[in-house]
Amino acid sequence: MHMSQVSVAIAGASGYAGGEVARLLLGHPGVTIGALTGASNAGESFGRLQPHLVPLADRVLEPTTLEVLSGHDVVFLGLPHGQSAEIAKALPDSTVVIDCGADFRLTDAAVWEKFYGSPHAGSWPYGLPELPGQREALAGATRIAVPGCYPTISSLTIAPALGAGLVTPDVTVVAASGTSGAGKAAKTNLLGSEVMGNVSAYGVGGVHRHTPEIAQNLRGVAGTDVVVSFTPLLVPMPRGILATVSAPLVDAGTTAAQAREAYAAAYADEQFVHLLPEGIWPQTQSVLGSNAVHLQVTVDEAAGRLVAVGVVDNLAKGTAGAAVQCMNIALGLPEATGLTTVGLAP
Ligand SMILES: NC(=O)C1=CN([C@@H]2O[C@H](COP(=O)(O)OP(=O)(O)OC[C@H]3O[C@@H](n4cnc5c(N)ncnc54)[C@H](OP(=O)(O)O)[C@@H]3O)[C@@H](O)[C@H]2O)C=CC1
Ligand SMILES: CC(=O)N[C@@H](CCC(=O)OP(=O)(O)O)C(=O)O
Repeated sequence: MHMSQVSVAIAGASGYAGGEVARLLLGHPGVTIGALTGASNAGESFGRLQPHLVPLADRVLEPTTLEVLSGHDVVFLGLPHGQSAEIAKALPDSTVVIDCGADFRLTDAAVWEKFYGSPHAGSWPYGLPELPGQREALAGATRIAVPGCYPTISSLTIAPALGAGLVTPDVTVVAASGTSGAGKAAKTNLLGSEVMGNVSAYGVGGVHRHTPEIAQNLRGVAGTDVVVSFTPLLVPMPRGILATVSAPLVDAGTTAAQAREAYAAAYADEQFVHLLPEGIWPQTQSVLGSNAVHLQVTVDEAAGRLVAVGVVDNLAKGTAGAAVQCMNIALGLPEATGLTTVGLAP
């Protein structure tokens, strides 16, 4: 599909994910932003809700109804889990629907029900084009499931090692996230007094709902079931995730240089995935606001493990940036339109 100007609606525009989609689309030359919708804030001035989005300050947040969302070429959904399926089913098949939520990410209904405790809505093409085979499925797609933020960075950080057969399918992920990952609505545990000057673990012991999503992605790369031990940490910063991912080496003689070669080869054609110079380790501030993923990899000889570190902005490439990238692929636009690899420093 090629069009001169694509009309876009954003459901959940008062939230973090929807707000970030709006921020990115304001820099997208091929898009006209139509309806901006929400729930409890419907009727409120957008300039009060998202004051950083100055060009949209005069807009009013509309209710999230089929009537309001209909008539756009593309609809982004930044809604709580479980709210996407009904709206998506009611929208015409020709409308490109891009869901930032989890509803359509998992292919296995039993796994969905175990981790989300609700009936499985189905599965859509998965919006992580840098994984083998995914980009092809996104071209021309009219329904796209944007990955979770932890699965994005965890999967990209270890995929080359699994794909090249350097490690066994037994992956450990420890990932620290900024607080925006929990959404704007989250209040419990996120008040300043409990987050500032504090790091805490949660969802420990394989119970976090992103564990099966990471395993699903890695199974696609390794061609075999992959055991994933995932521990998320909450750290006192607004944005960003740093994931440390390790796995046992198949051959204890594998060198750090060989590991780097595998990563360089895997992402040679990927404009958003950047292997840092040797010895430079990823830091979250370098990817803030950008669609880039920064990676570094080495070998821990004594432990017999490959260790890789990756960073992503959870709201950008971790959600809204991926959503815009996927829209570009679906519509046949240049993949990086409206997106940048330039971060912030200091
Ligand atoms: N934050 C992140 O890093 C990531 C988030 N996501 C996903 O994106 C989605 C949105 O998350 P996030 O932006 O963080 O959440 P927020 O809490 O920041 O925003 C939620 C949005 O949904 C609206 N909303 C709430 N309830 C309803 C409802 N019943 N029907 C319609 N709209 C409703 C809210 O409107 P109002 O404010 O008017 O009440 C608000 O616009 C979630 O599914 C989340 O999993 C995905 C990846 C990462
Ligand atoms: C820090 C924090 O709370 N992060 C969120 C994940 C955010 C995300 O990507 O989630 P979805 O799967 O909901 O889209 C969490 O652990 O639940």
